[in-house]
This record gives sequence, C-alpha cells and structure tokens, in this order.
Amino acid sequence: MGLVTTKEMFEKAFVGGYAIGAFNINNMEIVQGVVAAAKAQNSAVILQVSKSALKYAHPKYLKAMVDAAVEETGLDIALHLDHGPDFETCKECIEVGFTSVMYDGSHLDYEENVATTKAVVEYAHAHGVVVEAELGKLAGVEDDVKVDAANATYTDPDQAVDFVTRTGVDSLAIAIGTSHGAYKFKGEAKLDFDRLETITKKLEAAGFHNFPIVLHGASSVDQRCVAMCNEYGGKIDGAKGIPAEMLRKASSMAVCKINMDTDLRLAMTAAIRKSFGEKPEAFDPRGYLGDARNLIQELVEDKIKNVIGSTDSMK
Ligand SMILES: O=C(CO)COP(=O)(O)O
Ligand SMILES: O=C[C@H](O)COP(=O)(O)O
Ligand SMILES: [Zn+2]
Ligand SMILES: [Zn+2]
Repeated sequence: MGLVTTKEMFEKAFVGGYAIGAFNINNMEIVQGVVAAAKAQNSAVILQVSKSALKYAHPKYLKAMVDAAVEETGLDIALHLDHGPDFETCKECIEVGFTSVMYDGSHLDYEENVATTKAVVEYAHAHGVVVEAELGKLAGVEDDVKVDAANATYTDPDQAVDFVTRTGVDSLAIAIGTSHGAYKFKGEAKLDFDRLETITKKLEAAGFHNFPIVLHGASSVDQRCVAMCNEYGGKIDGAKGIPAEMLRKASSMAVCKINMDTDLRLAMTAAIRKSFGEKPEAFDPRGYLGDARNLIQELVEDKIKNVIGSTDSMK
C-alpha cells in the first residue's frame, strides 16, 4: 500500500461518468478534512500542492502527512504537483515521492510548452510518475501571475491533439471558461461544453481512447461560506464560482479531474471567523482549527456525493 498515480482513477472515472476531486493542501487540517470526507464517501482522491504550498509547508512535511493519510484510510490517494512552473520543480517533487506532476507551460510560446512538457514526461515516466499539462489560458489569477482576462484564450481542439501526440502527456488541462479564484464571472456563468466535446472527439479519433481532461478553477464559491465570512467581519463582495450543475455535466463528460482550492479557503476562513466571532474568550487553536477542519470535511463530502459523483469509487 502507498500512494497511487491517477492512471487507474481516471480510467474508472471516464467510464463511470464521474470525476475525481483534486484538492489543494497547505496544512494538516486541510489534509485531514479532505481525507475524512473521502473516507466517509469511500472515494479516491487527489491531494495537490502548488509551488507556494511547497514553500509554505515544505515538500517533506506534506509528503509525510499524505503518507499518514494513506496508511490510516487505505484509500487510493495521489499526491500531485499543481502548476509546476519548471522542470526542476517537477523533478524535485518526483524525488520526494509525488505520484503525479503538472507542468504548466500554458503561458509560454506553444513550441516551448511542447518541449518542456515532453522533457518532464520523459523524466516522470522513467520514475513511474504521471504528468498533467495545460493548453489554453485561464482568465484570472494563477499562482501570482495575472493573466489579463482579455488575453485569455480557450484551448484549440486541433492544437490539443497535436500537443498530446507530441508530448505523451497523461492528462490535459483545458481552458473552456473557468478561472482561478473567487471572482469567476461578472455576469452569467458560461462554459464552452461544445469545445470540450470537440476536443474529446478529436483525441478519440487520433487514437487517444478515453483521454482524461482536467478542469482547473472549478470551485463553486459556496455562497454559505461567503455569507458566513461576511457575517463575521469579512469583506468578500461579488464572489462567484462555477455552478454545481456545470461541474456535474463536465464530470459526466471527459473531465476526470476537477481542481478546487478557493472553496477550501473560503470554508476554512468562514469557520475560523465564526469561531472567533462567537467565542471571543477562547484561544485554543484546536478549537477554531477543528471547526475549520469539520467544515472542510462537510464541503468536500458534498462535492464528492452531489457534484463530481466519485462516491464508492474505491469499490
Ligand atoms: O485550479 C485550481 C488549482 O489548480 C483551483 O481553482 P479554484 O480557484 O477555482 O479553487
Ligand atoms: O491554481 C492555484 C491554486 O489555487 C494554488 O494557489 P497558491 O499558489 O496560492 O497556493
Ligand atoms: Zn495554468
Ligand atoms: Zn489551477
């Protein structure tokens, strides 16, 4: 028993018409909240770590916590590098024992993205690790880099086929209208499902059977959490995410991995603000961090059961 890659998870998810949740982890309470939810739902899960999370919590600490989660739960858990900025960071995570890495060259020139993704794939595959890459630009804020909304471009289906063919990548993150952070839409929420369908069909025709697609920026921006933050002194105005029905639809299609971070941040902040607001005399961190852990578990269970549909994927 140990960490697994996403290979089998995605094969089952594609055929089963559901998606696996990929949740960003930054500390112990987040790991425990997410994993308790996965355990309660008997679901496989991906725990992912950004470059800034590596810096905040240290790769070895994160790896040790995730190992403990596997040992305690017996679940299929993949440890994934989210938005790996360069070959070196991918290599470092593979050395620490991550089972999946993302190389994100989506902001680069196409040929440069192809070349570095291919190099990461060669290195990762030689070490039994799978690779996710990204094509197309998501609007919004991404790991400190602001991508101008006007400059955002959706993934080109023919280019997606060329990219997968030339890089040998295991899954592909595409841009169809999602974006990172808590402010995804000014007006009505809209995703380009036709484009997703076209990409899938073209990949299938090119010989990539049931090729797994990844959706970044897929938090729903839970309005109960936003309201709870604001009720207890927060100031979060106009936050809007991807409606649950859209995520359900994407999960039933070729999307096998759905990334969520913002929803966890909002839940954690909401629970802590409420705890501080209601118990001003308390100062035991296990009180408010315990509340945060519980709310994260509740939120993730709801996602698994009612949105992405991965309940009982461990069977
Ligand atoms: O895509 C993400 C991490 O890679 C997270 O997206 P959200 O900001 O919508 O949670
Ligand atoms: O896609 C970005 C993730 O939400 C990670 O964000 P972060 O770099 O602040 O950890
Ligand atoms: Zn990206
Ligand atoms: Zn992302």
